[in-house]
Amino acid sequence: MSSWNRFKKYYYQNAALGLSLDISRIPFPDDFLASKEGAIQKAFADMGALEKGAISNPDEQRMVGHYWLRAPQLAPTKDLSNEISSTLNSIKDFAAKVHSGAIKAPGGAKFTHVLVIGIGGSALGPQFVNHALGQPGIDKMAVTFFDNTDPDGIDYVLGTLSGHLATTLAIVISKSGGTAETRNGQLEAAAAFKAAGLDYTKHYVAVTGAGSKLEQTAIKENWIARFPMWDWVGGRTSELCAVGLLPAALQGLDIQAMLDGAAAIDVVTRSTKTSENPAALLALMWYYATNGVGAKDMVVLPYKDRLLLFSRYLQQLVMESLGKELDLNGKVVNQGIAVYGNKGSTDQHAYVQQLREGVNNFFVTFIEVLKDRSGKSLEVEPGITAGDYLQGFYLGTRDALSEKDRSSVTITLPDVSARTIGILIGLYERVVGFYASLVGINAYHQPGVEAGKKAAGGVIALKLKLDAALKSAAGKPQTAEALATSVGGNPELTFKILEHLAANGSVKKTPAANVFDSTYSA
Ligand SMILES: O=P(O)(O)OC[C@H]1O[C@](O)(CO)[C@@H](O)[C@@H]1O
Repeated sequence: MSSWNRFKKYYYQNAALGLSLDISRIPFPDDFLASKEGAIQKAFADMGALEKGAISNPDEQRMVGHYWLRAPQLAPTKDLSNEISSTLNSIKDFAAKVHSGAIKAPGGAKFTHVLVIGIGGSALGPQFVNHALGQPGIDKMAVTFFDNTDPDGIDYVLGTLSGHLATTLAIVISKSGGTAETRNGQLEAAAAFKAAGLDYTKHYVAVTGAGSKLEQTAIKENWIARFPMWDWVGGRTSELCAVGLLPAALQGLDIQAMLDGAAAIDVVTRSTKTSENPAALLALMWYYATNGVGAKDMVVLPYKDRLLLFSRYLQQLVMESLGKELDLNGKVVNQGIAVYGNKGSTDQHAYVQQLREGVNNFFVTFIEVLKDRSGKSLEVEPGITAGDYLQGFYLGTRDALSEKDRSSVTITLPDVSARTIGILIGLYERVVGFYASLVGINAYHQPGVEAGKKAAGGVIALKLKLDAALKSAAGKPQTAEALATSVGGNPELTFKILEHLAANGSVKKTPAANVFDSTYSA
């Protein structure tokens, strides 16, 4: 079959959504879709049960309800429907009051800036949407983020808020309410408010789960407002609950259009007719391209600057959902699909060299956006605009990769708008769910992230022991090994901690010819 005929055969377009999907450049044989029909029907059934409120996250014994956020009437109980709707109303109401000045900064001025403090799913969606849809200088409020526990990163963001803290609203977002990085950001921001002579509690809002530590603090300190985060919404699928909607509404973005876009793609991706279901087609392409075992990585290449952060957002959505040691039967499978990417054509001048000529261990997801900009474009050459070049580079790169048997899919969108961002989010949430069914894993838990958190706790405990040992040694210089022995700690960790303390002036290091003979004292 010619590539044009194959393109026509496998081109999916939904004119009402403005969404197209080209899967023709994944080299699956013509009988592949039929051979997986039973498996994808099972995925549809799993998804149907999930949407009806089944315990689809068995390890945590939780329902998985992110699809109800944009269709509250589909939630399994009236109480849940009401809670979703009333939370949405209170988000809109809160944002309107902040914009009008009915809720204002303690000095009496309107709030002008938003500082979001969160990490992982409590930051990636809001950051993606902020960058995709924001119009700096025009937005109702400027939104910035603390998404780490890096002191210098915190100072950088505080620097951008310099002179604006008095009118900054800080939203602390944490589903669990116990995430260390977020707690640290909360304390660092509070210290910055205090240093500026401001009462931070009059600037703080919480988005968190009922009964969490964060909620308790917000209640005790009487923060301005609290919004719920439900246990049936996972962090990586939380963009369309208060986590993402509150910052977006404050920024002045059309959150209803985002919800409507997600609701519209949900309707389409509930179809049990595979050829009419773009999420099913994509999940099947992931399966084919990766052999159902993550054999290839997913390179996400949007040809649109506004979608720059989509690959980071997808990285968590896909890798935290699919990267699992065990399948649902407890068998070791070490599943997952690695995701990375940035944007085209920028990446053509970076890593695309390897994509075409190096190891063939990936498939590309191109995202094409038809609308170049609002308004007319300059001709950079007679009859040619910068946008023509952007499309040329996308089509050229796609062909250059195909020539070398590098697989790709393309998603085409009419524009980057609140509605199409909702469509993208909804589309990929469902692809991940279908793919998880195809490979038989729980997409909705993340047991693997606990190990690192636990180990970090051990490092903090060891640091405190070392502080005490250095103090009681009253200035006596000691090697890392000697100090490790004295506190019963791991010598390598001790060495690393001491080097960090020395670099920050908290201990005195006396270097030696052999680095491990260096000594440290209080
Ligand atoms: O919203 P929380 O509870 O602070 O969690 C932040 C992120 O941390 C994780 O739990 C992983 O550690 C993610 O799943 C989550 O999005």
